[in-house]
Amino acid sequence: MGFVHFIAVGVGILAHQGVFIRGEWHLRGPYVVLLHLTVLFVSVGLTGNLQTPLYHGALYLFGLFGSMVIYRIFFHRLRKFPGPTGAAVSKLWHVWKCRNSQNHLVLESLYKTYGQFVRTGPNEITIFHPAAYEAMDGAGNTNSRSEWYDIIHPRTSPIFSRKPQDHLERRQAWQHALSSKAINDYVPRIRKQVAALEDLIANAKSEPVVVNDIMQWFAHDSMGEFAFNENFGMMKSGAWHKIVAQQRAGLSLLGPMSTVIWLIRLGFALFPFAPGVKAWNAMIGFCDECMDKRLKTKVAEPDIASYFIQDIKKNAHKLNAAAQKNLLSGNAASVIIGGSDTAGPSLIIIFYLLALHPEYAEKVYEELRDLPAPYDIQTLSTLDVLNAVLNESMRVLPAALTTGTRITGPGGLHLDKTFIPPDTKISAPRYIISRMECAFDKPTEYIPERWYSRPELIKDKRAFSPFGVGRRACVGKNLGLTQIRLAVANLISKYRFRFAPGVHVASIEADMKDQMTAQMGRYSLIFEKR
Ligand code: HEM
Repeated sequence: MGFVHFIAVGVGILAHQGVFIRGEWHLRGPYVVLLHLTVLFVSVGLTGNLQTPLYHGALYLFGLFGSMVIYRIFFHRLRKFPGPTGAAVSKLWHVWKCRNSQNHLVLESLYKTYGQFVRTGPNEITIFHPAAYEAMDGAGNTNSRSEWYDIIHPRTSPIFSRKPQDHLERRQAWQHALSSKAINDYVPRIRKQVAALEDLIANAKSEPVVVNDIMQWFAHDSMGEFAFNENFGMMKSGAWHKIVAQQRAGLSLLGPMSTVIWLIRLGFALFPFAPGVKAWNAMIGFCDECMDKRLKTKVAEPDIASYFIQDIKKNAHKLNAAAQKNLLSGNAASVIIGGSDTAGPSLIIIFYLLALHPEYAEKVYEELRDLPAPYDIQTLSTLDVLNAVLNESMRVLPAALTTGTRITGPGGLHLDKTFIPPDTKISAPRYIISRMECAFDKPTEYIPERWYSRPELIKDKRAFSPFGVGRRACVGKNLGLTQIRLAVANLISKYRFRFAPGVHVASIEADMKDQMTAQMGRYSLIFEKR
């Protein structure tokens, strides 16, 4: 090996130790690739041959990646945390493991093998502990959201804000839009959508209906209605709106790739025509379109978008035109995805678990029988069994299975006797934590009574956090719960339901995909009038 070859390897090592080891690179990936390609092309141009620059390039990469691997395995400050060596070397290990979009199972198996604190990436610890949510987001924490939340950058919203001050400011409009008073204003529209869901089921005349479809139609039609005053009309037509179907296709990209944001951002920039990326872009374009259309419409009753528009007007002096557009667009994406693709999956899960345990549907029915219709939303929120069914369903199968990553603050994070250093990516997967033996008795069993008559079955309530905690908790929780309670109560009061013949019940949960939210295997129910 000659001197030039040593130089090439050395430059690679220097590039890692001097440059790439510092700071965040997920938004600069395309530039890094372009820079390297430019250097290669210029070298080919200058030397007049391809082979030598390619050879030197390979030696440079050997130095770069060799340095990364050695550093991450032997010298990294997280090296003492247990976990697979592949995960310590690169997050690509995780992408490979999630190729079937079942990150919840990958993480469950890591917990069983390595324990409560697992190194799941070069600079990442996954925490399996009932107190994880409080440690991450509870009072006094100094953590921030991880680079994952740059997924729609430069668009933004509270959920996609990483700096605490930005988050605080952007959350205000949402708090007004989703306050108790505002929810009361949306209730007639929620009832209208629940009625459309009932019509859809009545029209099926005891033939099987695909629950995965109808509940997603309900959630998206509803969000269209009270976020943008627009009816997507899926329940009426009994078919997917083309773009909403694409939204699902776009989100499915997150199944294998969600754990590695730089790879997704690179894909967005370099492969815009790849099918998943095209669907993603169509989904974001659709959210923009909904907002653009809404900006040109006058509405009689305020919808969620009204609050976003007011907020932009109020802050027009602080935000330039591009920043205003990015905020409106980010808010639109957050309300469509965050509002619909959580309530829909939660309903799909609840009806699956009730069909498995019909005795609880009957108990809810008993509880509702003497209540006057239409159901009052305050009364529904106080019913023991109905709310216990919701809680237990969200505990056993939370809609947000594994999402939610943070970066530890300047003081790091202390939990039990473990210290996680500052500037480390951390996560706490709900699917595993809400089924931990140390937090719940008979953790994998569906026992709604633990939420009202048998509290002794709950050992550590901190492990239950379907909506998150603290100042970053779900701002749409009350709206989501109101929708879900009304839909569940109205359907149970009118119908008995069971799995349709031919449904392979075991595969509904086994096939569940973790694509930002839980996507259960497809199943059909037969609804029969009481
Ligand atoms: C059953 C339904 C729902 C579930 C299970 C759910 C779950 C969650 C979770 C776990 C978070 C924390 C995410 C994180 O930090 O990464 C969150 C945040 C958020 N959710 Fe929900 N959500 C639901 C319904 C809704 C609805 C209906 C809306 C709006 C209409 C909404 C809007 C938001 C927003 C804006 C945030 C970010 C809050 C912030 O950072 O200040 N969610 N949700």
